[in-house]
This record gives sequence, C-alpha cells and structure tokens, in this order.
Amino acid sequence: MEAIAKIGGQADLFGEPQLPGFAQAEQFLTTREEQMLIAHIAGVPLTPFRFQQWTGHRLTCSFGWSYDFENGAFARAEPMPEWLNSLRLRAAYFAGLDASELVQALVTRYDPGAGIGWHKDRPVFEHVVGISLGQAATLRLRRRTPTGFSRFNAALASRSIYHLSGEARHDWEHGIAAMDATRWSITFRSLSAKAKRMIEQDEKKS
Ligand SMILES: O=C(O)CCC(=O)C(=O)O
Ligand SMILES: [Fe+2]
Repeated sequence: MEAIAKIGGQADLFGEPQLPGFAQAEQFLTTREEQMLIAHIAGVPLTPFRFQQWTGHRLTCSFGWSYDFENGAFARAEPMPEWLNSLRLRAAYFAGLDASELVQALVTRYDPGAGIGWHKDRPVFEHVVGISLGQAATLRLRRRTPTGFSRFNAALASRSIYHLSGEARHDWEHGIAAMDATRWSITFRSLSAKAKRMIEQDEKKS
C-alpha cells in the first residue's frame, strides 16, 4: 500500500502498484530453460566488476557492446553467443521491441553477499530487459523528491523478466540488495539515440 500512495495511486487489475516504464512477468522461462542458461553461463569468462579500485562480488561479461566503468570507454564486444538468440527474441517481444534493437547482453553472476548499488544505467543505453535466474531478489527503485525519496520495490522471481524504460529507466535509480545464494541475470539493452549518433560519426571517420 505504501508504494501505491507514494507513486501516485496507479494500480493494475490485481491491485498491484505500478511504476510507469516498469513491466514484468513471472514464469518467462521453464525450470529446464533456466538450468540450461545457468549451464551456458558457467562457460562464459565472467570477470569481477571493477570501478575505481572497488571490486564487487559481482561477475559480469558483456556481449555486443561493452561499457568500461573504469575509463568510460564504450566499445564493441564479442558478438552474442548463439545460445542467447532465442532468449533475445523472446525478451524483445516481451518489451515490444525488435530483437535487432537489443544489441547488448550483459551476463551477471551474483555470488552470496553480492548485490548492486543504487544507479541508473549508462546513458549510452536505452531499454533494459532483464531475465532472472537462481535466487529470487528484490529490485529496488527510488527517485528523489523535495522531502526524501519515492520508493518502489519489485520482486524478481527466478525465471521472471522485467523491462525498464521511460520514467522508470530515466528518472528512477535502481539497485539490488545482496542475496544469500547465487543469482544470475541476463540483461539485454538497446542503444540510446545519442550512442547511435556517436557510432555513426565514428564510423564515418574511419
Ligand atoms: O541483475 C539485474 O537484474 C540488473 C542489474 C543492473 O541493474 C545492471 O546491470 O545495470
Ligand atoms: Fe542497472
């Protein structure tokens, strides 16, 4: 109830509070698909997330495009592996996007004790579509108000999918509290108009 009051009183058919630009669905994957994806991720060269000498317990690998948090470099990365193809198609369909828009995939493993602090995704990206595997988590969102923060929490069940766009993506920060068992996520992203222009200009030069 608190969230409903705080974000302006919108609720869906089931009385669940709504945050504009945030959508999610449970049972997006079967348990077998979840297990297969986790097995594929075991073969991915994940590296610890690093930012200004701070190493998180979070391990990641980018496909398609990568953003280096240490030097701000945005660059082409390894192409997406084939095992992500059908997932990308389905994720795009869920988000109402064309699969060709989802040019980045970030594969993340959160070991026990790992989470992700408050942030907004980098401005080179636009849509964020995330799939959760393993331990359930809570995606926390917040937005500053004159007197404090509006807050919105979304349960990320294993095998569920969410889409961050518009207001939820641009105006709200999000984070995930540390979990006590392993969670994996696969997040697909599209590029922002600004990033597309930047790439076009770079490619004209070369
Ligand atoms: O693990 C997730 O579902 C989301 C993580 C996240 O916010 C990010 O990688 O930007
Ligand atoms: Fe994020």
